[in-house]
Amino acid sequence: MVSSIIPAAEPALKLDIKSGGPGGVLGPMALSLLSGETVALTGPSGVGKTSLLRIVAGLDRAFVGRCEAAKRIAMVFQEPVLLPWRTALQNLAIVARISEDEAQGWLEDVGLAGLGDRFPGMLSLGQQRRLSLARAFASGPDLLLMDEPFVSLDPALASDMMDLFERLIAARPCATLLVTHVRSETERLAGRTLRLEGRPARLVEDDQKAGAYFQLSALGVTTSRS
Ligand SMILES: Nc1ncnc2c1ncn2[C@@H]1O[C@H](COP(=O)(O)OP(=O)(O)OP(=O)(O)O)[C@@H](O)[C@H]1O
Repeated sequence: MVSSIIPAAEPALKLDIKSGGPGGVLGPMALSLLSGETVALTGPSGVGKTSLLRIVAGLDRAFVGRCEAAKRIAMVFQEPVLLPWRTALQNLAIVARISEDEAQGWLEDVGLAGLGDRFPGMLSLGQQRRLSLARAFASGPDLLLMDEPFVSLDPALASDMMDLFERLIAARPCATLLVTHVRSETERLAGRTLRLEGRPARLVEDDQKAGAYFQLSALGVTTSRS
């Protein structure tokens, strides 16, 4: 029996699955995320981290179990998924459903002032990542899912991006599930770190930083299909 302390506040995510992902790559696992906490998710390549994010995001419904997630979810992918035929300003305004004035404010806030009329292909990877992060926060998410958002950046740029993330989340707290392979990112950004391992994959606690709200169990299996 795995003991757990149930968070007092309503979680932004309550996941309790028996199996899921391509070929049933994910095994029984349960996970809760509280509003305002950042949880890192690590594990070897191919173990199922992205598959888990896809279930949480509602992009993959072919799993056995239950996933209750906050309504407002934003995703930040490895590659900034921007609309190539829209300007930076339009990418913000259209996708986050904000006015162009608000979008202009966001561009300034994330260091992209003056670049609003550029198309994504005219921005550097770092600038595209800033835009992608701004867009995610501008949509006012309760739950933010990030899939290796700082990968392939040089260390200084990755650090700048983490500065930006810390500033944005301090101003607009939400629950965040951050997939990363980089320990310095987990140590800097996450309150606790979980690791996916094995096949089918299980969630295990990765380090000693687990807080009082840690809730993880391989016992929480349900039979309903979401
Ligand atoms: N569309 C797909 N069709 C079939 N199998 C897939 C598909 N996408 C992923 N897989 C397989 O599912 C498994 C889990 O993939 P997933 O992308 O979730 O792993 P990951 O932990 O995110 O890996 P990485 O760290 O390399 O991004 C892998 O074995 C992968 O080959």
